[in-house]
Amino acid sequence: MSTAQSKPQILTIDDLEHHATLHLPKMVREYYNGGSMDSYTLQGNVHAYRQWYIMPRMLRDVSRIDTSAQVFDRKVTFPCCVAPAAMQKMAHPDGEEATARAAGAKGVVMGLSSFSTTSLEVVKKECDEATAATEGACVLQMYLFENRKVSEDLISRAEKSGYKAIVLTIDTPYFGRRLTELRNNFKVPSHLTMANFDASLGVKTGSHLRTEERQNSSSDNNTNSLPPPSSKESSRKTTTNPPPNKNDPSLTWDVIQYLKSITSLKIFVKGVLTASDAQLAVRHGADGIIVSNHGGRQLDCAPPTLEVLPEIVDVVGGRIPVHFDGGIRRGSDIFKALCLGADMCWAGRPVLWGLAYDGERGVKMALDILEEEFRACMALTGMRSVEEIRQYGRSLLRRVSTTPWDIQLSRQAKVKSSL
Ligand SMILES: Cc1cc2nc3c(=O)[nH]c(=O)nc-3n(C[C@H](O)[C@H](O)[C@H](O)COP(=O)(O)O)c2cc1C
Ligand SMILES: CCCCC(=O)C(=O)O
Repeated sequence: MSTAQSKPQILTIDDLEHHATLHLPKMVREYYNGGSMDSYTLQGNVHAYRQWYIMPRMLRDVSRIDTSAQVFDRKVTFPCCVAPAAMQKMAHPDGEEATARAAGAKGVVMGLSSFSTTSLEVVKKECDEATAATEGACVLQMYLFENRKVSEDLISRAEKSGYKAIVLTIDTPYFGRRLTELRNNFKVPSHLTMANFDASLGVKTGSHLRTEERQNSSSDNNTNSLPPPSSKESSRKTTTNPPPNKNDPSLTWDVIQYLKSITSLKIFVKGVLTASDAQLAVRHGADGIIVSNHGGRQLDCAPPTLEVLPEIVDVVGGRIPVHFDGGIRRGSDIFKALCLGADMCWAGRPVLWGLAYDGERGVKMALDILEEEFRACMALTGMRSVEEIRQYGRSLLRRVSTTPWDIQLSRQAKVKSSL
């Protein structure tokens, strides 16, 4: 974390990543940054944006740029939501409360992971207080557990608290094999709780979510120590309450109708990667989909999300919103996803890095950077509104036939072969 004396210059999300993760304990850093298996999908997500040139239009009076967009019946500041990410108090003691305040103040939507270290009620309250002058809002991400009562309780609490939608994550019948987590023997620190779950429900603890033994916390060393509990909630709790560990693996597409039968909230499904599944989502009544490979944390070798976005947009044909996440690190990444037909983007790790860097202020920095870069990209391409980006769509992009990366490799190959 920065000090007043030695404030690094943070201009990009990469800067934020660098300075945030420099000081995070190894176990947390690798949990946040990591992917599954060889991390091909994780790297592919980020690399995919380099496969597209942006074709700018000139002399179009860009003296007024409107970055705002519509999502979940709200007018948000720019087309980027905060992707649900679990256990944010590992990044910063203020955890999800800080993220909610920053997202609310910025006027964007926060996706709260049901595996949060702050209860959904507290998060909503923080968000509401910050949204006095904006239309920021909250949606709740969840898995559907074998014990349906756990999920039904969560949904009813989300309804009562004023969440705008349920995001059902469908790519997690199993946890991806995250080798760093296995190597680090990843455990949820004992001072943190899965604040949305009540231990009395008797739900199973997954091996993935083992909780650190309390007596071990004093043996933390520099590489594995975690931010101390400081917030209202974590200091109040004395026991941990283990949550269920994954989606009910027997789920099928009927789950959408089931959810719609128990709630009037919108149901978005997160984790669609094929045109066929997008079609099924529409047929089964989803209110929207999120094209996502879980930030490369589930099936490794799944395609980069940007790669499959156009075929999914085509098959959906505007019947329901198509949201998108994966590898967004620049405003131009958001721009490219919109050109390829996404209605809305979500950013995961950039927000976590902001949180780790400086709590609420750091999350705000991450969102400000993405918005400012997106605005610059709009102005430099002659696009004055998000609607215009949609209209011009794919005509604003050209596929790169030889990437600088390939050129680099072929140069290296030539040098090698000439030795
Ligand atoms: C540390 C971490 C925790 C995550 N936790 C959840 C979660 O609880 N539920 C979920 O649906 N997705 C979760 N995700 C996936 C994100 O919602 C999102 O799909 C992904 O981070 C997007 O990729 P990006 O990080 O490259 O932006 C998590 C991602 C990370 C990095
Ligand atoms: C620990 C609960 C699941 C979090 C998650 O979805 C992820 O780590 O990617």
